[in-house]
Amino acid sequence: MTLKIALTKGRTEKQVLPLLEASGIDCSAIRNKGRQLIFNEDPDFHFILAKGPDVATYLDRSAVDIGIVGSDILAEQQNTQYDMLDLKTGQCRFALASTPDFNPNQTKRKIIATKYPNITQSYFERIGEDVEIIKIEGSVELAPLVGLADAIVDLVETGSTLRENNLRIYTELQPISTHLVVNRLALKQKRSEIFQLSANLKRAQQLEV
Ligand SMILES: Nc1ncnc2c1ncn2[C@@H]1O[C@H](COP(=O)(O)OP(=O)(O)OP(=O)(O)O)[C@@H](O)[C@H]1O
Ligand SMILES: O=P(O)(O)OC[C@H]1O[C@H](OP(=O)(O)OP(=O)(O)O)[C@H](O)[C@@H]1O
Repeated sequence: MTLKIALTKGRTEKQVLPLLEASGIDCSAIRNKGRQLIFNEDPDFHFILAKGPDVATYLDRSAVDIGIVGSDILAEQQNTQYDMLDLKTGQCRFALASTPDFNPNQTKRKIIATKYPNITQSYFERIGEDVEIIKIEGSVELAPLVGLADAIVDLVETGSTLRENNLRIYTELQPISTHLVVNRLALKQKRSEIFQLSANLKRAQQLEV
């Protein structure tokens, strides 16, 4: 049976394609794509390219069997589908960051800017602190620099964005990577194909290290 896979386009796609190829999937059509979003040439694997937060929606609505998506997005959306495999690509981490003069022990209620309000809320609840969260869509690093927020919770990979904007990390939160997530109904209906794909990906991971 054909496996329908939603792949997060952009950064996640670029980082995961070598692993998909090493597992034996021909990704040349995806590599050479222009604006094409659906790839149905391979009878075993059909791919769609979607934005990360939408990958979970396609998965939850059974429009696809499998999603390839960052664990940041899965955590933010509190996704309940089966998280089958950590692909270990797209590795980065969440951090609380701000300007050098930020005082993490300030008595005034903190304002935190982030693209990830749920993750931020859970983190501050866990440490027992009540904060105000402002949702930002991107370039989150601007917020403490222009006085919109006291600090940010954002993804950090190389640290260049923080460094180049004179920001520093105060606390590291959870590590993030790209995951293979499976629709629970598909796991029953296409069990052998899905387990075969997962085994091939695991083998490819071992070849790559
Ligand atoms: N340095 C990084 N910054 C952000 N996301 C990263 C980084 N490294 C890996 N990732 C992963 O890549 C995903 C973001 O990739 P994607 O291309 O969808 O978003 P984007 O680069 O922010 O694009 P857009 O600006 O269109 O939202 C994240 O969900 C995360 O899992
Ligand atoms: O530690 P680094 O290697 O510098 O990577 C981290 C940066 O990359 C991401 O931004 P992205 O490029 O996705 O742009 P955005 O701010 O518009 O989301 C993330 O939000 C950080 O800003």
